[in-house]
Amino acid sequence: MSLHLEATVADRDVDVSLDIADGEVVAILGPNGAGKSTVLAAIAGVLRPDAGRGVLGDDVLFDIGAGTWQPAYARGTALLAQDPLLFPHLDAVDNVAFGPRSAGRTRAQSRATAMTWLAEVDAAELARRKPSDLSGGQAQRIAVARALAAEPRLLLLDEPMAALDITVVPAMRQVLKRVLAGRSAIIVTHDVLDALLLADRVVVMEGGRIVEEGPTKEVLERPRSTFGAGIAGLNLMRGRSVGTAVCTASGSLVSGLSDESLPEDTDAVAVFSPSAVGVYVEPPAGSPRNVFASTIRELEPRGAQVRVRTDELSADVTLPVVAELDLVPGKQVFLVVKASEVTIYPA
Ligand SMILES: Nc1ncnc2c1ncn2[C@@H]1O[C@H](COP(=O)(O)OP(=O)(O)OP(=O)(O)O)[C@@H](O)[C@H]1O
Repeated sequence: MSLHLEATVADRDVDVSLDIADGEVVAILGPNGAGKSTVLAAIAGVLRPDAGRGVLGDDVLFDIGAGTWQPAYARGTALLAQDPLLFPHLDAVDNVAFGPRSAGRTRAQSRATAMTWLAEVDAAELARRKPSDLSGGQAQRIAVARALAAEPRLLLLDEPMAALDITVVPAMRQVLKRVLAGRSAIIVTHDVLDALLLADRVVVMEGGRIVEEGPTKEVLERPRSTFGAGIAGLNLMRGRSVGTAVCTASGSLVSGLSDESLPEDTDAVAVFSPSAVGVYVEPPAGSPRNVFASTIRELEPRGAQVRVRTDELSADVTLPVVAELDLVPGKQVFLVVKASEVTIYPA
């Protein structure tokens, strides 16, 4: 079911406008404190925004201006968090049967529905187990079944795999992929793989605002936000367009190639891969290339390569280069990238 949301939560400095199409799975990515969980809480009805409205299908979930507020239980949304929050005294099948039972089904009908959903999440054999006898991954699968058994019109998943042992995450991802197909759902995640495998579209939040959104593949290929570039493993420099270059706020001019028309003096980004960046300890003389004086913040081993991070940029170099140039945190270096390696497009 489609969702239209506008919500302002003043004391958390969150202000968003978001639309989800019927049957669409949207991933919300963003750094800690960006406001991702706040958005889910506003939709689920566990947090009252200061302003805005939410409409699910034709149903007004809330309209603060008009004084409309549907309580959480009446919204037809299901919120699944990191913690499965199963009822400890009920076994798995009764946990899952809880939704249908509350909706007025008979005990037998509710159990039959619950068994169907348990099978759907590969947990039929766990039906008689109490939550205390389940592993984290098993409990989370039961929680997914419980959420689905309530037949939500919109499923809200808040980092559903964050608390799981890394070894069970791939299986859980497969279960989610299967049950999310064709559903309207929002998944908050830190893992770009979830966005790639589970979502049709990704929304990136930073500082309580949506800073970019689009098909996941497109955002990863052509990020427009710093966070988007970070998850795509790319460098991004933001500024104003000057010909086929970007002039940053600090006055650096980044030359590149532009494959779409770029109006003069508009917001633009210059994006390039860390593997295209060379590291020098002396400024390269007479070079037509982009040169940025920077200080090394950290060195991160990545297989045969080492990622050299400065405040703004990253460069991938080999181990012998690190040794030869004596690269250490705090050292002043010059990062160099050819214009032909830099893509420039509107921000
Ligand atoms: N219960 C709360 N009371 C007051 N402020 C809160 C509360 N929960 C979160 N905040 C604040 O609201 C802002 C958004 O937080 P939110 O939890 O929505 O972000 P998030 O993107 O989900 O972060 P994370 O990835 O760390 O879960 C942050 O500034 C946070 O400190």
